[in-house]
Amino acid sequence: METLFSISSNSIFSPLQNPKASTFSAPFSSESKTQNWVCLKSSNCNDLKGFKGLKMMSVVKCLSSSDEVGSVENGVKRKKNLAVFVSGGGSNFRAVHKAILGGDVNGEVVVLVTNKNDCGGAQYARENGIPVIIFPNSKGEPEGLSSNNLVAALSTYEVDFIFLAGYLKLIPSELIRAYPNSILNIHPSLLPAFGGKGYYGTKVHKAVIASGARYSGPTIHFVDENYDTGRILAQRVVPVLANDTAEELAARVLRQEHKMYAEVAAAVCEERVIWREDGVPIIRSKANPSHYS
Ligand SMILES: Nc1nc2c(c(=O)[nH]1)N[C@@H](CN(C=O)c1ccc(C(=O)N[C@@H](CCC(=O)O)C(=O)O)cc1)CN2
Ligand SMILES: NCC(=O)N[C@@H]1O[C@H](COP(=O)([O-])[O-])[C@@H](O)[C@H]1O
Repeated sequence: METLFSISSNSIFSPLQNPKASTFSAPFSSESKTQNWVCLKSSNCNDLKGFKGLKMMSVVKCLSSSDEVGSVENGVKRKKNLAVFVSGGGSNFRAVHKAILGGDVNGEVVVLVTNKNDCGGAQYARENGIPVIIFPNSKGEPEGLSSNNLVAALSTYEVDFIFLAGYLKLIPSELIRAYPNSILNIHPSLLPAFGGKGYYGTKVHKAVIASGARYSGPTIHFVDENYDTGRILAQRVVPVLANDTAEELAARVLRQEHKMYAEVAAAVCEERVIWREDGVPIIRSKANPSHYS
């Protein structure tokens, strides 16, 4: 069981449990780096001093250099195993998968989960040799899995993170408990606005236009027990034009979704997501480790 220690300026450690790798950590200190240990810390903790007043947490993992551990194997970061959930065409899934194939995301989509066996996302997965699981079990999909069987199935694929990408069913608490702070969703509005039950697909964009909002854009957030109420990780903004149709706005937002999900997937797989003490997740820039967004 991987334990991620988070530290604040008063060095109070609070464990963040992550059900995956077999790492264990030593208390953070600059002395943590010895011949047997490689201490991986978020860039340079000194960089966090810029966040005065916000006790920043730095995720510190001190890893045995001899065993296969959560994120490092013989000095090379292990690819993260990803499960992607879709219900429709899967353009976000394809965007993340193409970013993986292009070498921009250090991950692998090991399984595709859908509630619609014949959707475009499932067809793309089969064409690319990615196993497809049906969830949940329903009248329309009698071969679908139950929640507990889905958790077991994802465990056999050694899934590290789950990305929801146009998945239209409520993720059950069994899955959320099994993957704490490890399930992300993309929503086509600037949450918390225009989110929640009933807000999906074109319905979202119609509501945005009808509201008179001048800006919209996608949100990627961590998933909790309710629709669209989890911690926001990333957003992008697009203009809403006076004569926009819902379809035109949807297309403008979707283009940003594809770019943003690929960037977030890269950050997740490179362990560049850091949790502030106030519980807000932020992403450390790859290009400039002292920059966060
Ligand atoms: N536990 C969670 N599950 C899911 C979340 C979440 O944040 N927490 N996000 C959704 C995705 N989503 C918005 O981003 C969303 C999807 C669907 C609905 C909705 O109202 N669905 C309808 C059924 C639609 C259908 O079956 O065609 C409903 O529940 O009545 C709202 C928001 C994925 N799961
Ligand atoms: N509330 C959930 C929701 O509306 N999700 C939205 O469904 C679309 C899926 O497109 P895709 O299948 O082509 O990725 C995307 O726009 C995504 O933000």
